[in-house]
Amino acid sequence: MEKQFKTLDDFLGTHFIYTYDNGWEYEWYAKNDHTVDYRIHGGMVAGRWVKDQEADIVMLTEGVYKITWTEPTGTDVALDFMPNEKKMHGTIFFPKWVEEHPEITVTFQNEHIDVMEEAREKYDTYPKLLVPEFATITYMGDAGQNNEDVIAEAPYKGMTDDIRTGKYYDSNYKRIKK
Ligand SMILES: C=Cc1ccc(O)cc1
Repeated sequence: MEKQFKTLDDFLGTHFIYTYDNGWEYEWYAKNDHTVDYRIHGGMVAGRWVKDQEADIVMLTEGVYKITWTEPTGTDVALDFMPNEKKMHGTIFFPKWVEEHPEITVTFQNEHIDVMEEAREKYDTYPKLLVPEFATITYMGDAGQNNEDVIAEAPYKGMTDDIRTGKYYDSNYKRIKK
């Protein structure tokens, strides 16, 4: 995808894969102007995936986008995308309990919101673990807004390579089911 990003509309509906400088690989989709989906392929909570997370999404200046949200786990996230430079910066504010029990969050969160809410009450929040990192964008796809096929199953080993090599979505950005 070699388009130049200028407006907020250029950004909405875009699907990204990126690797943070600490080696963590994430996949993230700007589903619409207030919703994001994501899958985590590498790092402390690899295997976690989430659909329909409400988020604030704005364009700061031409081609630069800021997304912020707070999760049912108590984790807060701030992402800054500079897609024209194939770069982004993410800051994740993990509650202490996620650092100590990451495995509780490694699931399809949508089916376990009650588990996240119970854990955030039961375990410690502070001190929080701050993870601020730049990342290199390794894939951008024009999935269109509200495409439920973009993030539709758990991450598996080799998935991001399948996506990057064009084996995962068809020409209408629908999942090629295995
Ligand atoms: C905790 C979620 C999360 C999603 C995307 C990203 O780049 C960082 C954190």
